[in-house]
Amino acid sequence: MGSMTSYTLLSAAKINLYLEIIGHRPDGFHEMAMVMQSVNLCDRITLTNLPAAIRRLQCDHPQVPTDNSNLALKAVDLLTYKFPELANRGVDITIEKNIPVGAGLAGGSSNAAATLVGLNLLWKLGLTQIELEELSAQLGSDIPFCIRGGTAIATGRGEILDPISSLTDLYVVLAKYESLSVSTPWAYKTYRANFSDRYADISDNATLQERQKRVHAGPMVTAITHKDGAAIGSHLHNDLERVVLPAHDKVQQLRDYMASYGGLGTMMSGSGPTVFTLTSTQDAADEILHKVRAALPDPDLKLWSTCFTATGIRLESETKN
Ligand SMILES: C[C@](O)(CO)[C@H](O)COP(=O)(O)OP(=O)(O)OC[C@H]1O[C@@H](n2ccc(N)nc2=O)[C@H](O)[C@@H]1O
Ligand SMILES: Nc1ncnc2c1ncn2[C@@H]1O[C@H](COP(=O)(O)OP(=O)(O)OP(=O)(O)O)[C@@H](O)[C@H]1O
Repeated sequence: MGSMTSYTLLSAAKINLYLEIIGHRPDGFHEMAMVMQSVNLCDRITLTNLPAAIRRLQCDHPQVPTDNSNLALKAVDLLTYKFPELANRGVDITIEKNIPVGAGLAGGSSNAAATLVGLNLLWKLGLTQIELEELSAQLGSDIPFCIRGGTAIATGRGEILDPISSLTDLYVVLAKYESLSVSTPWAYKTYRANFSDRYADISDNATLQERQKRVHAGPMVTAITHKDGAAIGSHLHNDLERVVLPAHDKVQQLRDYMASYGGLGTMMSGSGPTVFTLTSTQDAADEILHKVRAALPDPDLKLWSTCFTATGIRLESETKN
């Protein structure tokens, strides 16, 4: 048998510090103005070369599909479609899930990002990070950011990334009811049905200037540039809270509790239902976690205390057998 090579990568979750829905696009998606941030809650993905053209996946989380609908396998398919000469390559993928599923933390997207970065190494494709990011946008709007990591401004569907100084010295408490998930298409559809008066339809060729006129992210971007944690906390914004919070009283209640414990700011991430609180120290994050736990002793409520990170995908180890 030939030699087997494995790469193990860590794929980070993201939170949205700012999420504004600018308008509806002709392709059915929404035009966005977002600020994305990687947080140090990671899945572990191991990719191992297989001698035959077999692609298989296992995951320790029962809610994650292991068939071709898994975003990691979709990433393999996308690479093979793009480079037909890869059709005879095989790979075994193992996902150790730590990021909650359907949480608004881009868990599946970050797994797809890790798969693209890992296969580029395993199959020696020589693609640049920018090429990987561009390719990944075909698979999902959040994936280019998951590859880039750190702190970034995201526009278009979320796939156009502008760099901004990366934040690292901030801490975050994440809270999610395990049994509650929110579907991203549902969140956008419901927003469109109820709040489309808040935006005007935007054509594909609208200039950047036209788009920017509708954006209110300025104060958040300034706060990040100044690395001003208090200002970042006070300018958190997420339009999707308007649809998710009224639909889930428990999440609204969780948000209210978390906001009352003196962190820098509290908000729902992405399409939810994860709620996060920012703090300036690890101790403050741990303290808030314990207060939430004491106020809401429901075993279905899962809590994490973690920090901002400048890396989206990290190579943990390489093994040759
Ligand atoms: C909510 C966020 O996580 C915030 O970062 C993202 O906007 C969602 O990103 P994602 O999960 O990668 O989304 P995709 O897989 O590209 O799209 C899922 C669905 O969300 C809706 N969608 C997504 C992105 C966008 N800009 N407009 C949309 O309307 C569409 O209904 C789409 O069918
Ligand atoms: N590798 C994967 N990990 C988790 N979920 C996956 C994966 N591949 C496909 N899925 C499917 O995608 C759905 C959404 O999962 P995910 O955890 O990525 O949601 P999310 O955090 O809300 O994503 P986003 O923030 O990007 O909208 C899951 O319910 C699951 O059926």
